[in-house]
Amino acid sequence: MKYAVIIYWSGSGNTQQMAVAVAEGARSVDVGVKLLPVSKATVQDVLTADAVALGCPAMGDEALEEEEMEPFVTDLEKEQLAGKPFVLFGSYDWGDGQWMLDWQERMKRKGVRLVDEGLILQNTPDEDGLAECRELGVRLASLVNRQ
Ligand SMILES: Cc1cc2nc3c(=O)[nH]c(=O)nc-3n(C[C@H](O)[C@H](O)[C@H](O)COP(=O)(O)O)c2cc1C
Repeated sequence: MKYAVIIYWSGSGNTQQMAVAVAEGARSVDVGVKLLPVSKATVQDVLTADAVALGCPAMGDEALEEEEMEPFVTDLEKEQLAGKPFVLFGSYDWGDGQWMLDWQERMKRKGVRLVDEGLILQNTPDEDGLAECRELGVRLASLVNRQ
């Protein structure tokens, strides 16, 4: 079965809530869905997936979380990802979303197919935010079905 993988890091649970909602959306379409914290994910999970969602909040100074997500993304950058459908998402607080713009640039340089703009939500997602996450999951999973 074709499947989408959703891999996230979350310190205080906001990006995790987003990830769960992306997964809910993706499951509403008829594809397999794997939802994994980055600590349990491998590069292989990404390479074997038909579509990929990665979530990480703004950390450091507009950076990815440095212990787990940054090394994971660095490892991904060593792989052949051209054409693979991707979406990025994450929570932030006081910044202007620069971490997400930088992250998108990195992924674009690898030739991934960014299905949508990175979805950023301030702090804990509200109902509207969760609905946006579900919608993102639907769009990603719909693409898997059409491949
Ligand atoms: C160590 C640390 C660094 C952070 N750096 C930023 C930042 O550079 N820009 C920003 O907008 N928010 C920053 N934040 C706020 C987090 O992105 C925000 O609290 C987010 O909701 C956390 O998501 P999580 O619950 O998934 O961990 C930082 C938070 C922490 C704890």
